[in-house]
Amino acid sequence: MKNGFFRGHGLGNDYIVMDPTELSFQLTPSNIKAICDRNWGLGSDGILALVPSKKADFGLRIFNPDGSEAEKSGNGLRIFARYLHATGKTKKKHFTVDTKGGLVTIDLHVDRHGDASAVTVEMGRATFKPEALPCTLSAGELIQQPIEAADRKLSFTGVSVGNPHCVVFKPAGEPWSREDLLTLGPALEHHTLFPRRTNVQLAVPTGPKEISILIWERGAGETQASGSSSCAAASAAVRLGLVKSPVTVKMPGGTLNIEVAPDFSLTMKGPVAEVARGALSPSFVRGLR
Ligand SMILES: N[C@@H](CCC[C@H](N)C(=O)O)C(=O)O
Repeated sequence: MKNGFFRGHGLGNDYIVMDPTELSFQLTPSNIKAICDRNWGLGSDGILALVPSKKADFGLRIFNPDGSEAEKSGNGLRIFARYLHATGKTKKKHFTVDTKGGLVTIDLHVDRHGDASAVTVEMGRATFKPEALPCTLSAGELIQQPIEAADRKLSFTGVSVGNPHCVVFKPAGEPWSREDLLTLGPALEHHTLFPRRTNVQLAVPTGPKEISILIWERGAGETQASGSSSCAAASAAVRLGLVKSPVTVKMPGGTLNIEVAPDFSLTMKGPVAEVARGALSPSFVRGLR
């Protein structure tokens, strides 16, 4: 369909999927911003673009609503997998996807309606090395390093799961507030220690195998859920000895299950929903550049 889109969400983290070969315009940063605008466009936490790949069954580019490009997205991958299945682009239930943050493998769980309503993704390995995020701090690994943000002295654990994450833990029983997220999120995202910015998780252990997180996404701001954030926070919690795998990650939008292997390979399992399919109107497209 010309200028067609598929819209889905993973626990309230919503994405628009597009096939650039069907578009009459380029996915430039300004066009991405216009489409993702919640008042003036379709509104979305980002755009997923199907691209060719020589290494995998499918290639995926991930764009944030501010027009920047992300290396990986956990919810984005589940939504992309559902799109591929729902639109008949694949008949397989097991396939690979090439992202800028590495190759991942997907397993679809098809329900009695024939929908891929849950997806398991082998997300790759977490690393705590500063160069992977990148982070300019000189340390072997970014484990509980000091940082100052919004006039507060904090400790963070830096994790890359293909994309960068800054996880800040409070002790069990001391929950973070939304106000904390709205002040610390942007301050940490744009902190000088992170030259390519970072995603932020305010985390607290809530059980021997459970954590709760609030999420501030690079290029998107506050979101209801994030797959790569869940992977990063679960990895950090296991590395710090706060919880054991498999880790249940609770977020405002719902819960993801993350398995953290001894070598920090990550498996994410969670639900995904389709919301709509349609096409951008010709008059909206004429307003794009
Ligand atoms: N919502 C995503 C993460 C999307 C990318 C992120 N904003 C970045 O810039 O790295 C997820 O579910 O992982």
